[in-house]
Amino acid sequence: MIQKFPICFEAHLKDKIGSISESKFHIFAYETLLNSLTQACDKFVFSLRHLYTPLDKKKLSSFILINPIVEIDNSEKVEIIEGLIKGSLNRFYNLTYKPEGFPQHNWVTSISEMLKYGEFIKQPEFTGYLPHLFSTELITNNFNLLKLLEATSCENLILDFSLEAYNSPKEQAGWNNAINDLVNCLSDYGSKSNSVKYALELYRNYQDNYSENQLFHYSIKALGENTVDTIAILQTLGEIVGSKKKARRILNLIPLTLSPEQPSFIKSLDATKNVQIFKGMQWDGWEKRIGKNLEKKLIKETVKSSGFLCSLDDGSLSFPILPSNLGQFNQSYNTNRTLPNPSESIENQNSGDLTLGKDSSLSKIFETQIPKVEHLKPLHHITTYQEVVGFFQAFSPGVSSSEIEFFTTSAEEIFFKHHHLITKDTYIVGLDDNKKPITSHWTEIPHRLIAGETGAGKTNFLHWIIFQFLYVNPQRKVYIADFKGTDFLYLQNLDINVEIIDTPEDSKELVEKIYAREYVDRLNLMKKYGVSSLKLLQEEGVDIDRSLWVIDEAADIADFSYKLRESIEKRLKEYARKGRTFGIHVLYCTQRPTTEVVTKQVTDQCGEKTVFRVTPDASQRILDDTVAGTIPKNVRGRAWLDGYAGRMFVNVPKMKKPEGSTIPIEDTLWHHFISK
Ligand SMILES: Nc1ncnc2c1ncn2[C@@H]1O[C@H](COP(=O)(O)OP(=O)(O)OP(=O)(O)O)[C@@H](O)[C@H]1O
Repeated sequence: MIQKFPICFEAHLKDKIGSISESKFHIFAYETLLNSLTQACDKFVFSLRHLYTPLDKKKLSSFILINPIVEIDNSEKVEIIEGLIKGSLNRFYNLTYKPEGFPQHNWVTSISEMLKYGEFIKQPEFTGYLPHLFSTELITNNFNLLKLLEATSCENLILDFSLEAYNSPKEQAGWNNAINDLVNCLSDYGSKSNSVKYALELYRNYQDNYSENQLFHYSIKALGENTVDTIAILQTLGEIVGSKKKARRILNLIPLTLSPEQPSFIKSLDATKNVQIFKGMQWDGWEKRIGKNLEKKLIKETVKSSGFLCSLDDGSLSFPILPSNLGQFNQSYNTNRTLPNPSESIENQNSGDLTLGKDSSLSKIFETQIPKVEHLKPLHHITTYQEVVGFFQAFSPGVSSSEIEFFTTSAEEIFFKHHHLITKDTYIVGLDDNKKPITSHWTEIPHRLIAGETGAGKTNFLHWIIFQFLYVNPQRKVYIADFKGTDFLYLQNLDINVEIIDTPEDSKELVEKIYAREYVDRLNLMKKYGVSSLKLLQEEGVDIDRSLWVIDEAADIADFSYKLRESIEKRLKEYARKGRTFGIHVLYCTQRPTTEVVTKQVTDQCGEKTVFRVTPDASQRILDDTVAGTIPKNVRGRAWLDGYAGRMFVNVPKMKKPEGSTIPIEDTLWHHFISK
C-alpha cells in the first residue's frame, strides 16, 4: 500500500555508553543524528522536535519526524523505521516508534522563526547586500539549552528544526553567478576598506560553500505559549551561531514572530504538524522598512560616487561608473549563464533590488546579467549541512567541553605507581577515566592498529609501548619504520636491539628481513626442539624473545606501493595466525586511516585498536563506531581502546624522551636501560 505521512520517533538520549558519561557525547549525538537523517534527505523532510516540559528539566524529549516527500510503500517505511532504530543513532538514543505521531500542539500561541537576514552596506566603492551566514565555527563552547529553557516561562515549547533537500539548479546557477560577479568586482577593492574586505570574505564563503556542498531549505522555529519566550530562545540561538565581533555591528539575526491573529500563523502551525517547511515567513524588511529605506538612501548616494550596481528610486537607470570594473564585469560575465527566476514567495519582486532601470538600453543589454538583490534572496532560506550542524551542537544539554575534565598523566608517574603491571606478556596502555591502569596482553593480541589525526599523540604512544616492551628485556628486537626519520633516533644511543629505516623504499627489504630473521628462524628452532611456542622454546633454554615491528605512518607505505602494502598485510596475517605462539608483533600506525591505508585485512588482523582523535567517519570505519570522533581536537593522548581490556577511553601518559643535551637520558625513564 502506498503511504505518505510523517514517521515519528520519540528519542531519548541514553544515560551511559560504556564508560562515557552522558555529558560527553551530547554534541556528537546531535551530529550523528543529523548525519543519519541527511543521508536520507533527498527523499525525506525531517524535523527534530525538542519538546520541553518543566516537569522534566533534566532531559529534553526529542521527537524525530520524517516526512517522506515521495510516496513510499509499507516495506520502505518498515525499512526506514528499522534502519533508524538499528543504525548508528542507536548508540546515543533510545528510539521508540510512535505510530500515533507527535503530541498535539493546541497550546501553541506564538511561533517564531529564524531567518538569515541580510544587510545593505554602503561604502564609497561598494553598495550591496550581504546575506548572512551562520558562522558555526564560532561556537567554541557548547551551549547549554537547558539553561536557556529554564529561563523560559513556557510550560511547553517545541523547537522545530526541519531540513529539506534543495534542488533548484537554475536558481542556484543564478545566485552562484551573482556571487561570482560580486566577488570579482569586490576583489579590486578588497584591501582598501574593512567593510569591503568583510563583504568579500562573506561572498567568498558563499562561493566556496554554496557551490560545493549539498544545500537545504531549512526552518528553525520555536513554538510556545508566549512570544517573549519563543523570541528569546531563537534570539539567543542566533547570537550563538550568528555573532562575529566585526559583523555584530552590521548584521542582525532577529527572529520573525507570528501570533494567532495573523493568517500565516495557521499555515505555519500546519507546516509543523505535517513536517513541512513553512516558506511563507519572509523578512518584510526586504521590501519595506530597513531594506527599502536604506536602499533608497544609499542608492542616491551611490550614484554620486562610483558604486557598482545601482538604480534610481524613480526606476530609471543609473549605471555606475566603473572604469576598471566594467570591463572586468563584462569579461567575467558569460551571457549564457542562467539567472534565477525570482522566488515565488517574494511578493514585491522588483522593489528591493539594486538593479538597472527598466527602460534603459543598457538595462536591456544587462537585463539578465547583472546580479540583483533578489537573486541573493533565496540564500536567507538556504543553508549547508555544516552551518546547520552548529545549531545542533548548540543544543547540548550536557556540560560544555570546557567543563569536562580530561586529565594528562606522565609516564614517570604511571611507571612509579604501576610498574608491576609491566611484564613479559603485558604492558600498560594508559589510565581509564577513573584513573585505573588499563593493560594489554602480547600473547592474547599479537598486532595492534593505532590511528589518530596529526598531533593526537600516536608517536608518544609508540615510545611508551616500546619502552615497556624493552623494559622487561632490553635484548628484545625492535624494527621501526619511521618515515619522519628523527623520532626514534635516540634509541640508537642505547644499548638495545633496534633497527630503524626511514624511507618506504627500504620497507620491502625490512619486510623480508623480519620474515627471514624472525619468522623462518623461529619456525626452524621450533622444529629442531620439537616445540610449538615461543614460551616452550624459552623453557628449552633457547635465548629468544618477542620481536616488535613498528610502522609509524602506514599511509607512506600505501602511497609508495600498493604491492608493498599487500605484502605487509600478508605478513600480518601470517604472524597473526602464528602470533600467539611466535611472538612477532606489529604496531600498525597511521594518521590517515582511509580505506587504502587501513584495509579490511588490516582491521581484521589487528586485534587491538587504539584510536586517538579521528573524524567520525574514520572512527566508524575502524571501530564500527563513531566514538573516537567525539574526542575534542585539543585533547592529546586520549584514545578509544578496543582490545584486550575491552572497549573504553584510555588516557595515554606523556612520555619524556631524550633530546640531545637538553633532556639527557638520565632525566627520562630510559635511564633504566643504562643501569640494567
Ligand atoms: N599523552 C599525552 N599527553 C600530553 N601530551 C601529549 C600526549 N601525547 C602527545 N602529546 C603531545 O602532543 C604533541 C603531538 O604528539 P605526537 O607527536 O605523539 O602526535 P602524533 O599523533 O604522532 O602526530 P603526527 O601524526 O603528526 O606524528 C606532542 O607535543 C606531544 O608532546
